[in-house]
Amino acid sequence: MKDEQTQAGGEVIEVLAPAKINLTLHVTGQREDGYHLLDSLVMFADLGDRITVRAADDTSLEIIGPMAEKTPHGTDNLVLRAADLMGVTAHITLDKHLPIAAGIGGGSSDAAATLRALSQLSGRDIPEDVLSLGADTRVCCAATHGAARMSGIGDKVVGAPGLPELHAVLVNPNVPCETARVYRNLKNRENAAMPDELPQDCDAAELIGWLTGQRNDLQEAAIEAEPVIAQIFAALEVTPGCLLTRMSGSGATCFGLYADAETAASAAGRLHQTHPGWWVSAARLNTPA
Ligand SMILES: C[C@](O)(CO)[C@H](O)COP(=O)(O)OP(=O)(O)OC[C@H]1O[C@@H](n2ccc(N)nc2=O)[C@H](O)[C@@H]1O
Ligand SMILES: Nc1ncnc2c1ncn2[C@@H]1O[C@H](COP(=O)(O)OP(=O)(O)OP(=O)(O)O)[C@@H](O)[C@H]1O
Repeated sequence: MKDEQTQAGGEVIEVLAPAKINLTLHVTGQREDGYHLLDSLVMFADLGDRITVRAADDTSLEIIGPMAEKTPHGTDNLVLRAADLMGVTAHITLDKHLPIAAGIGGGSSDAAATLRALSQLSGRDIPEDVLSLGADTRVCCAATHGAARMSGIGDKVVGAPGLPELHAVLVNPNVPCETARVYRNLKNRENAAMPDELPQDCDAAELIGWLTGQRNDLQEAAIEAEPVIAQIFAALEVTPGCLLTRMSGSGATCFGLYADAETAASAAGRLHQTHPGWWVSAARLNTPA
């Protein structure tokens, strides 16, 4: 979503920093520096954080929203690091809705959205190398495509056109799951990549059928780190109409896929009731930001 408005204080640009969902995450090797080689099909959701920027002489960051308290406010916030990388000063507001350290790219998506917003504000191009902001930043810069295939350590990204919209329920236990720890826990680092050709021009049922044969290779290691993830799978699997369950990224967020928005909404409602302490959200996937 891109909203541009002009207010008394100058141009205001607001962009969505959508949740990043790894529909697949195959770990295919490890580099000498310890980083893992990946092959992942990523889709972006119609929900996330919101970044608003307005030109200013110095950069400042205001964080609001339901997850504001849990978000780092210092110079380590990826929004400020992204502004620094762009070399553009602005007053930035981060409206934080996504859970932190959740496997759905919160910080990386905020960083990518900040780059997009500041690029619109200043007319400057987004730098080619954004990996210093985290391995997921590059794929999050492709959120405007709706879907992308990511490989290398996250540095190789190509759009994945011709895929349908999917209806999902995202569930996070409100327990942070540290990415480095999950990668460290991995037992097998040499797994098969996805097929060279992704499905093309298929419907949701065909795509979900294909996804069933793919994997998230971090799942087992994440469950070892945070056993509550196994409870999320169990809760999702018994929701009526659930066609597939999987973890996103390094967890702990897991998702279920459903045939339509109504079935997903009713599954989300049921999970809200049975697990009031969890973050639960119905979402459409493959929605260009
Ligand atoms: C799990 C994923 O979210 C899948 O999209 C990403 O691979 C992680 O992306 P990210 O959170 O942006 O990762 P970074 O912040 O760059 O790295 C966090 C830690 O994850 C590990 N890491 C990350 C990416 C990668 N390809 N191999 C790794 O081993 C490294 O130990 C690193 O210290
Ligand atoms: N804007 C931000 N939002 C959330 N976390 C941030 C932000 N800036 C920095 N961080 C730091 O980044 C760490 C990872 O949080 P994030 O929400 O990006 O994880 P994640 O969803 O697991 O990411 P990924 O899916 O890319 O691995 C947190 O521990 C937090 O301290």
